This record gives sequence, structure tokens and C-alpha cells, in this order.
Amino acid sequence: MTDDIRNNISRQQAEAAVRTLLQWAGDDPTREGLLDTPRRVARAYEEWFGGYTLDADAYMARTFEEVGGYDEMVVLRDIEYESHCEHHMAPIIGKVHVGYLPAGKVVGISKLARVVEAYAKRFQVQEKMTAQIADCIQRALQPRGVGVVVVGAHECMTTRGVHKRGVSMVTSKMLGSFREDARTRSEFLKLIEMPGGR
Ligand SMILES: Nc1nc2c(ncn2[C@@H]2O[C@H](COP(=O)(O)OP(=O)(O)OP(=O)(O)O)[C@@H](O)[C@H]2O)c(=O)[nH]1
Ligand SMILES: [Zn+2]
Repeated sequence: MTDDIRNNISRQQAEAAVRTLLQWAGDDPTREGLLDTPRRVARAYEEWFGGYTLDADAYMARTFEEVGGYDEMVVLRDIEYESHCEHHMAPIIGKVHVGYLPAGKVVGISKLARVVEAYAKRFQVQEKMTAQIADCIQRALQPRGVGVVVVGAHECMTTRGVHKRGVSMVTSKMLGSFREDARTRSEFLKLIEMPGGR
């Protein structure tokens, strides 16, 4: 047993909670196959919800201004993410597309994917995650505009409840010129639909 403490909850308490749920589901947490499950679930939670220990703004702190005069749109698309809905704690799996129009500052592209990771690995609603990503880029780069489109499949809708497979939720947050200028917005939407690079 470890003395791992997160948010004032010890690993022992977390594992006990998993045992309670196993029992509540109708099984016996003391049977052999389930003995290690609380430990595994606690470790899985560290991975699934690792975003609470990540600082999205810190990833964006390192910016560059020397880009050879490049002042056109930068797009990073098809960033896969795994999240969990805050209503049912069920997985949300999908892709994020991010674009911005630099106003002097750019950021290493991997940092955009790290920002997605930091917000995805939490309990989320897709609308909030979309806005958090856009606002983070806006804060760090003060660009002329930012666009974020998120596509997600919500397992709380496929494996339970309404049981609808193949449904995607699409959310977007547009700031600055992406919001005000229809041509910028449609350029972004066209770029995220182009065939992939490989
Ligand atoms: N807007 C939004 N809704 C979400 C998201 N993730 C899950 N939901 C929805 O949150 C809602 C919660 O509704 P409730 O009526 O409180 O929960 P419920 O009784 O379990 O609802 P059902 O899923 O319809 O069985 C459901 O409609 C979910 O589909 C999300 O990211 N954004
Ligand atoms: Zn849900």
C-alpha cells in the first residue's frame, strides 16, 4: 500500500471506494479476480485524470518570435484525446483541431497537443474543454484569432442511457478574427478538413 495522497484523499481511501462500488454493483471484492482491481483502478485514475496535476499555461510559456515573417494561420489538427464526462464518469474519445493567426508570437506545436492533454484528462463537458483550450492559447499568444473544434464520442450515450452509437458531438470556440471574419473562419474549417499529411 502506498501513502500516495491526492487532493487530501489517500490511496487506501480511493481503493476502499472502488471496493464499495464493486460490492454495490453486485460482486464480491474479496474474490481472487477482484483482489487487485482497486489498486489497478486507482492507478488507472492517475492516468485518466492526470490533467489535474498538469499546468496548461506553463506549457505555453515558451514562445518564439523568430519565424521568418510567417504570419499566416497555424493549424494543428486531428489531436486525439481521451476524456471522461463529468456527469457519468464515462469515456469521451475524439479529436481536437486547433488553429490560430499569430500576431508575432508562436509556440512549439507539441505544446498545443499538451494543452489538449492537460484539459482532457479531467472530468469534463465538451463545451468547457473546447473553451478552456481556446482561452489558454489566447492568454499565452495574444494572437489575431483562435479557433478550436472538438469532435467527441460520448460513451455515456453509447453504452448506457439512450444507446446511440456513431453519434459525434461537435463543439467549437472561435476568438478574435476567427469569430469576426467569415473568411478566416472558413479557411480554418477548410484546413481541418483537408486530407491528412500521411
Ligand atoms: N452538453 C453536454 N452534455 C453532456 C456531455 N457529456 C454528457 N452529457 C449529457 O449530460 C446529460 C446529463 O443528463 P441527466 O438527465 O442529468 O442524466 P441522465 O439521467 O443519466 O441522462 P441520460 O444520459 O439521458 O440517461 C446527458 O444528456 C448526457 O448525454 C457534454 O460534454 N456536454
Ligand atoms: Zn456522460
